[in-house]
Amino acid sequence: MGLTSTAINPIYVAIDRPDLKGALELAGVLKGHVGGLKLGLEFVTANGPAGVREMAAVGLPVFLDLKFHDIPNTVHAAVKAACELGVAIINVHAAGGPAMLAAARDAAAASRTPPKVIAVTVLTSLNGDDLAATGVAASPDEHAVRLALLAKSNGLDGVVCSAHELKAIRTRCGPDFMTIVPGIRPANAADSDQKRIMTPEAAMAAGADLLVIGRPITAAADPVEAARAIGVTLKANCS
Ligand SMILES: O=C(O)c1cc(=O)[nH]c(=O)n1[C@@H]1O[C@H](COP(=O)(O)O)[C@@H](O)[C@H]1O
Repeated sequence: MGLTSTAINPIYVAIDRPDLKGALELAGVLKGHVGGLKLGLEFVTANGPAGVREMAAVGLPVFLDLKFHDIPNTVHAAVKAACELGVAIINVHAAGGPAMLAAARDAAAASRTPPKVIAVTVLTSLNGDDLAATGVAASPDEHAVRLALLAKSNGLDGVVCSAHELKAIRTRCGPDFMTIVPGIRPANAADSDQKRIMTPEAAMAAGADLLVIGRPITAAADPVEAARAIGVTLKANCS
């Protein structure tokens, strides 16, 4: 993948915290140990677009994870605004449907420096019972593949999925369709609210392009050492 070809490793660390000063410090010390930064709802709600720009200035590629899911007109406008922030990747929910996905694609394509537009399939915090509770009878695997095909057919660059669906998505969507994988847990790390998890090395072996890792790094006593250790394990297992 072009985004990772010069990156130190495929780890995008999720900076899920509301304080800009602490986020900048964390990003600064992790630079050199991770390939990118992921900023999501917690950070952006607290710090806004100015905060995103400050984080982008750290010099690592930024994945802006706002998971847009709304009517096509609204998502088109939101993606257009997001594309002004100097980020490498943005995401929307595949469940928003074909017209919304096409609107996101078109808004990004019209921007000066189009980011990758990625569709979230089935959140890694959900299992089959949770999906059923929302009225989806399909298994997480089946549903994630269906949503990945929908994203691909509407011109998106790839998906966010759990590591468990990677092989099926690769088979159906091809080698150039980008896969970004959260729900990453090194052996012995707490699952917390994640239900479809895998170790970093197993997820890479299953075909992930990028790994999103938050608490196993950011909540560690020594985040730099945690990131370094994961990076070393990946290098040993995946090169
Ligand atoms: O789009 C995402 O980044 C995302 C999708 C998903 O299905 N699951 C998921 O955990 N994420 C994000 O990935 C990060 C995972 O963080 P940790 O569980 O702390 O490693 C969080 O910032 C989530 O918002």
